[in-house]
Formats: sequence, C-alpha cells, structure tokens
Amino acid sequence: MPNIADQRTHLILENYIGGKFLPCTKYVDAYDPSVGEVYCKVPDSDKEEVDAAVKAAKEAFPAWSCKSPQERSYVLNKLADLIDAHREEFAQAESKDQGKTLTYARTVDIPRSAYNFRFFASSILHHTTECTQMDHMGCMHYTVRTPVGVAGLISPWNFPLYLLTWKIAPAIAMGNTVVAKPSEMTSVTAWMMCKLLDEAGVPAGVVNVVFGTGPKAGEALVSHPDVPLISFTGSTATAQRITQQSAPYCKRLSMELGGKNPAIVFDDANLDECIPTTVSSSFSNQGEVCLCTSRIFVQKGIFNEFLQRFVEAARKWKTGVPSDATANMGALISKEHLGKVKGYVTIAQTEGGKVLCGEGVSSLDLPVKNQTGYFMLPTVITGVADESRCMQEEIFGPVTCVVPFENEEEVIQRANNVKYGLGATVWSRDVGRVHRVAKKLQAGMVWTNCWLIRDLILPFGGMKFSGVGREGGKDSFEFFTEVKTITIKH
Ligand SMILES: NC(=O)C1=CN([C@@H]2O[C@H](COP(=O)(O)OP(=O)(O)OC[C@H]3O[C@@H](n4cnc5c(N)ncnc54)[C@H](O)[C@@H]3O)[C@@H](O)[C@H]2O)C=CC1
Ligand SMILES: N/C(=C\C=C\C(=O)O)C(=O)O
Repeated sequence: MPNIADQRTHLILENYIGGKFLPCTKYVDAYDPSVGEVYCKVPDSDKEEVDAAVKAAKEAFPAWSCKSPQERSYVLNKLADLIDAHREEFAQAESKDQGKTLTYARTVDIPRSAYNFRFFASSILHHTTECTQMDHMGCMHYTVRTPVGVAGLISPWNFPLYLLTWKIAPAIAMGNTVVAKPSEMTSVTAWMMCKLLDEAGVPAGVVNVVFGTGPKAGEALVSHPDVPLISFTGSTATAQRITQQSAPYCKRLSMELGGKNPAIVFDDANLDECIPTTVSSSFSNQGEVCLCTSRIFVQKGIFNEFLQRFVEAARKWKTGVPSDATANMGALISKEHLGKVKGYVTIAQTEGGKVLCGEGVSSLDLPVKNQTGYFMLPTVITGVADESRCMQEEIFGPVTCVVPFENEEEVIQRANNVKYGLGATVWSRDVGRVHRVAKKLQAGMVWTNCWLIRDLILPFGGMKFSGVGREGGKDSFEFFTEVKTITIKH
C-alpha cells in the first residue's frame, strides 16, 4: 500500500476493471487543497472505459449473485479487516486528497468505511421476506428478493471513501456487481481500496472503479443501458441531470442530495450541550457535510446569550493544516469552492447581514507553504432575512446564520421554508415539544439534543430537493434487490 503522504512525484491512478488496473490515455489533475498544488493524475475516463467496466460487471454477475449470503458476508468482513489494517495509510491519503484534518480522517472517515462493509456483511444474514396464507383459495404467497444486476454508484468529494463504501457494501452484499465512479477531485482512497479487493476474495469484475469527470464518465454510466440502478450522492443540480439522462431507461434511482439544515434552540435548551454541538454541526469537516447546520433559530429570550457564547466557541474552532492535531478544520476542497463559500459571506453583507466572526473579521495564521491552500475561518452571520440567499441556498462550507424566533408554530413554518429537507436539530428539555416539532419538520432526519448520531439500520435520506428514496438497513436491502411475489396452490 503506497504512503500517499510521502509521495514526491505525481501519483498516477489507474482504472480498476475486471480485476485489473488499466492505465488511461488522458488524465485530469487533482489538487492537494492544503497547498493548492496538483499532486495526482486521475484517469479522464470516457464511454469506452465505462463500457468495458459494465461488461466486466455483467460477466461477473451470474456467479456472484448465486453465492450464498454467508459467502458474500465473509468477503465483506475480510475487506473491512483489510481497510482497518491499513487505516493509517488510508487516513493520510484521505486527508491529503480532501483537505480534511488527519484526526477527522482517522476517527471518522476510515473507521466508518470499514464499518460499512461490516454492517452490510451482518445485515445480509438477517433479512427475511414475506409470506401470507389464503386457505380459502388453497394457496400461499411468498416473496423472494434477487439482486438487480450492475449497479452504477456515483459519489462526491466530501467523504470520499466513506460515501463510496456506503454504496458498494450494500450493493455487493445483496449480490449485485458494481461500476463505481468516485469524484474526480478525491479518487485516491477508492484506488487504494481496489488494491485490497483481490486479497479480500472479491472476484474479478464484482467491483469495478472508473475514475473521471461527471460529464464524461458519470454520464456514460448513467446512460448505459445495462446499468438498471443508480445510487448517487452529490448536488441537487447533478441529481436533476441524472434523472433526465436515465429517464429513457426507467432506471431505479436513489439520490442523497444537499441540505439547508436548521437547528432550533428553544429557551429551555441546555446551552452547555447545545453550543459545542451546534458549533460542531456547523463546522465539522469544514462545513462540507450535507447534514451540517446552516440556519440556527434561537428563541428570543436566550438569543443574546446564545449568540455571544456561540461566537466565542466558534472563534475557538481552529482552522489549521490537516496534520495539526489541534486543528478542528482543514482546507476546503478547491479554489473554486472556497471562492463560492466566501462569496456567500459577501452576499450576506449586501443583504443586510452582519459577520460576527471568521471571514473578513480575523485573519488566518498558517505556515508559509500553506498560504496558497484553500483555508477559511468558521464564520457566523446574523441579521439576515429568511428569504436571503444565505438562508435559502446550500453553502456547503463553514458559514452559519443565527436568527431569533418567537414561538413554536412560527419556527416550524420558518424552518420548513426552504426547498431542502434533509436534516434538522431541535434543542429543548420539553419532551412533548420535541415530539411535536420533530414530527412537523420537513426533514428526513431530526436529531433532538444531539447531532449526527447514526444507526445504519435506520433510514437515511432526505425529502423535497434533498433526495429521492432512503438507504440504510432495510431500505438498502429493498433498493438493491428486486422483489417477486410467488403464489403456490397446494
Ligand atoms: N452530499 C452532498 O450533499 C454534496 C453536495 N454537494 C454540493 O454540490 C456542490 C457542487 O459540488 P460537486 O462536486 O460539483 O457536486 P456534483 O454533484 O457535481 O458531484 C458529485 C458526483 O457526481 C458526479 N457528476 C457530476 N456531474 C455528473 C453528471 N452529469 N452525471 C453523472 N455524474 C455526475 C461528479 O463527478 C461526482 O462524482 C457543492 O458545492 C455542494 O453544495 C457536493 C458534494 C456532496
Ligand atoms: N451523506 C453525507 C454524510 C453522511 C454522514 C453520515 O453518514 O454520518 C454527505 O455529506 O453527503
């Protein structure tokens, strides 16, 4: 396994098709966001490479889909063990490729990537199907589930290995074969994972990874007639494009998209818990998490106290080089993305907002070699109207807005007043209120008095423009399998 952090020349990735690493004729550049320099060449795959990968996946399907759940489970567990055994190399690579802190990659991304395989290795052993009796007709009905075929998996750059394995693991556990396309900006850990597949016992062709851009490799996969199912995580705009492109083939789609997630803080909230958790929910992973809080509604009676304590805590949330063990936040993914996120701070000011800390208020303290990196301070804004762009659009960076509210009915209506519906947090000691509010919020996931505690057995996904369908436990089982009803007259 190469140590990416020690790489002195450009790393050159290869596609992984039919169990073989294959060079490409063209490449795109991938940057190290902490210095703003190219360090990796990623295959710029096109239809030809995608066709070859789909062919390999199609050929591998009959044998893999006939294996027992126990056999597939064994392979998935082995792969999880191998990722764990190489956890440090993976974490170093993820941090360099994505800009996130090494601590975050070590404690979140990579352990959870291994766990994705472990979780679906176990869950595939415990699924059951339905059976009903119709004695008056002398028959019984039951259902069977079979894998769908070649799954097309498209993943983004914010949790490169974690979100890719969140798709690969259930797909192959259920007996599908896959063609995956990671983000062209963060492809390294997917390539490293391919190096472990053979040793884990994944037969050639079961997992194929084609690297490249969305418009070329991504669209070739989406519009391939032999790929009946697409699981996608990324932006709403891309999801709309995928929906259009796959429409002629009536593909099965699962879409996990953006968010504009509210935190609602009632006046009886435990601020000692709420403030550090809301700082973390706003700025974790540089705010590059679909579930990050970006609108904080605080009840009027505690608004001033909350704001003062929240800004104080945000100022202590340290932006630093990814290897700095004391840093809470590393670099953003790209120069363009940094420009976009900073642009929202300017927009907020033109819309009457006041920047209380972060961008434009304090300056960054970074080593000389990192001054060309894509860093930004955690930024808190207040004084913006609900209709302002910062309160409506997904920023996907370390920028959050804090605004006051009067009462329960009003805040529910205001929290729901966006096109997204992914996650929300509610802070209150009143159990009745928590239940009422959680039920009325238009969000796929509501955390009360906490944030982002996950049980992978439960549904994950959003409503409105935040997604189509759910994944996790039973939902992944249903998405990655076809159901058939069989009737027997006895
Ligand atoms: N999980 C989430 O909610 C994420 C949301 N975003 C949002 O999206 C914005 C743009 O980020 P991008 O990286 O450009 O996201 P994106 O949606 O363009 O990219 C996600 C994946 O889709 C692929 N892709 C792009 N166009 C495609 C197409 N036409 N057909 C098939 N695949 C395609 C990309 O190559 C990548 O693998 C971010 O600023 C953020 O607001 C980005 C990443 C993750
Ligand atoms: N899907 C995303 C995050 C998932 C986090 C988790 O499972 O804990 C995203 O940011 O796209």
